[in-house]
Amino acid sequence: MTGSDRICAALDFPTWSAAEPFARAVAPGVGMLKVGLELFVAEGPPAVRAAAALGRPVFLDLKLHDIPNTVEGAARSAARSGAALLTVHASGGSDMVAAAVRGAGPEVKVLAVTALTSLDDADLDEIGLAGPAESAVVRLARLAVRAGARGIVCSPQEVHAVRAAVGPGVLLVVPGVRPAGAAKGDQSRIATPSQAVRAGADVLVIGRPLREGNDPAAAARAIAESIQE
Ligand SMILES: O=C(O)c1cc(=O)[nH]c(=O)n1[C@@H]1O[C@H](COP(=O)(O)O)[C@@H](O)[C@H]1O
Repeated sequence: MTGSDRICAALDFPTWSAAEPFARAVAPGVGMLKVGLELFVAEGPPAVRAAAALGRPVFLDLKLHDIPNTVEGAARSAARSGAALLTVHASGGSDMVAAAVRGAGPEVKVLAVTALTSLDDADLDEIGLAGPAESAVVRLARLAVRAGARGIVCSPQEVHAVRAAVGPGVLLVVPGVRPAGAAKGDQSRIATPSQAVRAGADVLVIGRPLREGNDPAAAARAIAESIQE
């Protein structure tokens, strides 16, 4: 895998017309494009199709979390959009993750989000996921993989432990990635791209560090070079 193959660029924009120039600029230098809640709520499946037309697999990040029957239906609808990957929250439980896998069908990889990278140990404690983060994340990752998830979303700080727990065949997708010196924003559990890859990340989800400069393609190139093996 080249460095650029490992980068997933987050299209966190309010409309497709706002996202398109960025998506076109970064697509040749990344392995995947992510349509998340902001864009999907505004534009729906056409945004997934427009992103896929740029020639990269699309990760539809809906972080589904509801009763199993509802999630199964939502995953079935999401699969019709042409997305290659779809997120659900592992904390929805085994039956919910299994329902998402059924709904998504064989063409769409269900990824389970463990504990959001914006949460620190105190936040996790407050929502009842008593820390340290790593133990909650590993527990949720195991549950999700047992229920059929083909990938796990976790922070770079837990990726090593998650890899040890779930083995080599599971795709580890890692947001909360900040090149040295980049603003942390609302992220808590962060590391640099090269630290994340060395710890075992397969894919790095990167948004603001690519979007905030005036040359997203150059930003993607610099990150790709920093993780080239
Ligand atoms: O599922 C995700 O992609 C995700 C999970 C998570 O725990 N944390 C997280 O930041 N993300 C997403 O990853 C992207 C990170 O964006 P930046 O913080 O701007 O690099 C956003 O699109 C988030 O929605």
